Amino acid sequence: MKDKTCPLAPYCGGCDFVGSYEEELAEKTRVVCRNLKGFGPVASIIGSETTRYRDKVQAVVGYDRKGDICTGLYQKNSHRIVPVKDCALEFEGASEILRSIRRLLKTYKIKPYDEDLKSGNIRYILLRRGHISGEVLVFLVFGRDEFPSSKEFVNALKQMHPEIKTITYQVNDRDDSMVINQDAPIKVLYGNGYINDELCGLKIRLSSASFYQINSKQTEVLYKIAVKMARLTGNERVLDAYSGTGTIGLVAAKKAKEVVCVELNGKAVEDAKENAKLNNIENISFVTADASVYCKEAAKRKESFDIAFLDPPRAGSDERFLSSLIKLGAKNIVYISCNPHTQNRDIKYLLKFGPYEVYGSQPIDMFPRSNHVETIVLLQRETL
Ligand SMILES: C[S@@+](CC[C@H](N)C(=O)[O-])C[C@H]1O[C@@H](n2cnc3c(N)ncnc32)[C@H](O)[C@@H]1O
Repeated sequence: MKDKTCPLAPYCGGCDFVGSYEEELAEKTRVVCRNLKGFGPVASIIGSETTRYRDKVQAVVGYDRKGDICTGLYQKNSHRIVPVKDCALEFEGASEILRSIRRLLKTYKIKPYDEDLKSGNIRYILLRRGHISGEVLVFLVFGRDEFPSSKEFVNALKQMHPEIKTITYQVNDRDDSMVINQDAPIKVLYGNGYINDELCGLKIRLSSASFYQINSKQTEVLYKIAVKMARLTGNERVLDAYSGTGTIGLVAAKKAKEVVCVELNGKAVEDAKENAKLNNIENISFVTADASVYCKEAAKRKESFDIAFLDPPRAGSDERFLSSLIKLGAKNIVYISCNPHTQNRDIKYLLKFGPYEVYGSQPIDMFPRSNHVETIVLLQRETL
């Protein structure tokens, strides 16, 4: 599909769809149906707002053709930067913050990092906006630990944008394409290192490196449907696997007896614990572990869960996790994924080796203009 509105569409790697949103939803529905309809009914896709929906922005820093500092996105399958002045998907105000940062980089002679020569300073800028609070977190990723005039830079930026409540900094000198180095320390240059927001009536704390959904409005829709599908009555022991900052578990905890969240990223777990405290939720616990290892051990201990939510990354889950999940005996499994291909693979495993059947699937568009689509699938334990 060719763009009718965005002049950068022929070059920019940011959007996979740029034509009519109806066609985009129809294509996403086809992808979901191809992968999941064989298991059970697929409900109509729930569409999203298509502009200014991204509460998270990730910009590469480089030079434009004139040799001026620019921020933007990589061209598809390349490391060539497409300078972007204002992306219509990004939250209102994001482009102004990026423009101020570009100016300050120039003023304080902070240079874009050159991956080949390993020279220069800054590689990426990440922004997160609390959808309800309006608070903004700025996360600066440098290629080398050299930040000229950092104090002056930070003071100037926070004065220009009072909505910025915290500024953090990390050195990522790795050669791979990961924007954040999960193993490298994050230094707080201003504020607490996190921002506050609200989601599904909960107070939420967000820090630099934890996973957080990018489309907050649709996340509320997603979580409400997922928790409804689980059919909680207040008596259940619930597993929230791949739990990030614990948001699904926290929403579910209000309707369950007990929730156990399992997440690999320790920083996300710290946020999750804080989120539970902020909301006075006490029937929830958090484990920092590989979900597969945790579930295998829990099955060995003969533990059981009544309900399981799983929301793995795009690569999906693995057989170690799925085989243990079957042993944990959940009555309902709510499988959330942004990749219908790996979701198909994992569900096939659960149906082949476990006593489950698929009740149905609900696609939700969380990422307009990208070819990603989120789907919630409810699996129920077969009754004899
Ligand atoms: C798609 S996110 C979902 C997070 C959360 N459920 C939410 O809605 O915000 C996937 C999460 O899985 C975590 N993760 C990745 N591999 C993992 C593993 N092997 N075990 C546990 N968590 C893992 C990531 O750190 C990330 O927080």
